[in-house]
Amino acid sequence: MLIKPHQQLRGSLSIPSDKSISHRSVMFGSLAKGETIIHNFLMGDDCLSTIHVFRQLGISITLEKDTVYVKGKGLHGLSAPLAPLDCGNSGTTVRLLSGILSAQSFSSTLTGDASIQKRPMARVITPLRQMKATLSAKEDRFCPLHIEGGHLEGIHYVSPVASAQVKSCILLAGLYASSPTTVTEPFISRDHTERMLEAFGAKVTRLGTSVTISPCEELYPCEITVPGDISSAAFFMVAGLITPNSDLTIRNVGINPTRRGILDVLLEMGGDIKILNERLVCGEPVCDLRVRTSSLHGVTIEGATIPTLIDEIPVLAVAACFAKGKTLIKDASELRVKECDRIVAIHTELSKMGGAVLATEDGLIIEGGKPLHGATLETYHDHRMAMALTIAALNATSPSQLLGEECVRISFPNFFELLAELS
Ligand SMILES: O=C(O)C1=C[C@@H](OP(=O)(O)O)[C@@H](O)[C@H](O)C1
Ligand SMILES: C=C(OP(=O)(O)O)C(=O)O
Repeated sequence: MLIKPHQQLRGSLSIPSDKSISHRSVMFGSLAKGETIIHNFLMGDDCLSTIHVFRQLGISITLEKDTVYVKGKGLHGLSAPLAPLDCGNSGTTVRLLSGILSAQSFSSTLTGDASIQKRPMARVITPLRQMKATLSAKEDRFCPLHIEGGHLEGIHYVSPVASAQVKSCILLAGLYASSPTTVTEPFISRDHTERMLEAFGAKVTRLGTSVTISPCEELYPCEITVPGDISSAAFFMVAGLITPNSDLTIRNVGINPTRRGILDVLLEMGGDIKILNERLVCGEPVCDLRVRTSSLHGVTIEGATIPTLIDEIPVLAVAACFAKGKTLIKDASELRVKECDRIVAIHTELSKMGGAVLATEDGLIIEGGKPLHGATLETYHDHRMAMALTIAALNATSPSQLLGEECVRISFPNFFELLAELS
């Protein structure tokens, strides 16, 4: 795809629905007894993988425009799949499912595309084995992941990583355990599982960075409206800030405190962003954002902030290239185990454009203010890289060629159409 530099982005847009919340709504709906109705579901490839897998597990799921009807069969209502469960490109699907499937009365195999088969699974295998689950994996750490379902015991797991996927996997297994299960994280990761499981009737208690779940008899169906995804909004937030003469209103953005790091950091960088119409949608805080062209300055991002903006770091690195001074990103080694090694990908591609970007073991150092020029850019089949590089290319001094842009359909199928409408 050829991307030519743009002069301005103006108008208003609704961004796609939240990927994390969409996944969980299908999963928990399948485990509840009765019909769960999900409005504004994200029809991106990752969430469609979750639907596909639950259909393989015997759940009837129907789609009507952006509404999904899930006929849940209860905590013990899933049936043995006839083939391996293909989770596509979705780490969330594999890891959350591994917790649920460890407690079933049948065996199953989880797998996915080439990228999924390289992502670390020891992080869920280790705690699930402590709960007495029986699992095996390629080299004991990669998909395909084979699970012999059975009886589980509650544990207190102190996780070495702040990962909502690890936490959610253990909490979901904990629904079925013979005693309460606690997960303690180094920093709080996104809490959609805790919020939504409570709405479905589970007993969840939180203390500091710990969450405890009680064994559960039954989950009750819900009607859910999924808010817009701040991780998708981030591309337009940065685009609006760095593209000259821009004025964008981004409607229906989820600003859950465990997800809004990108908003707070862009404000700290000097971004002109107004938070409008704050409201609650299905227990999740939501707002509209008005974003105008701004002069940004560099910042340091580390520690507890990292899990609140982990998926937004590729586009934050683009913002940093257009900011005055140095931006330091530390404690973000998790970026190395996403759809690709995002530290290598950001460093390689932004350097090709003339950006002053250094990769460190656990992050990036970016000296902003050097104009970016066009280049032939690789997406690494990573949706977030494709969209972040598009925003960089729009603001380069010459056209760029983006290779493999179709991966945006993982989380943001109409990304290029929306961008074209605003330019
Ligand atoms: O739980 C979730 O929905 C997610 C958690 C994060 O991953 P980790 O749990 O690996 O940090 C995030 O990067 C991913 O896009 C979605
Ligand atoms: C890392 C991501 O998702 P997942 O882990 O579900 O593949 C992402 O969407 O950036």
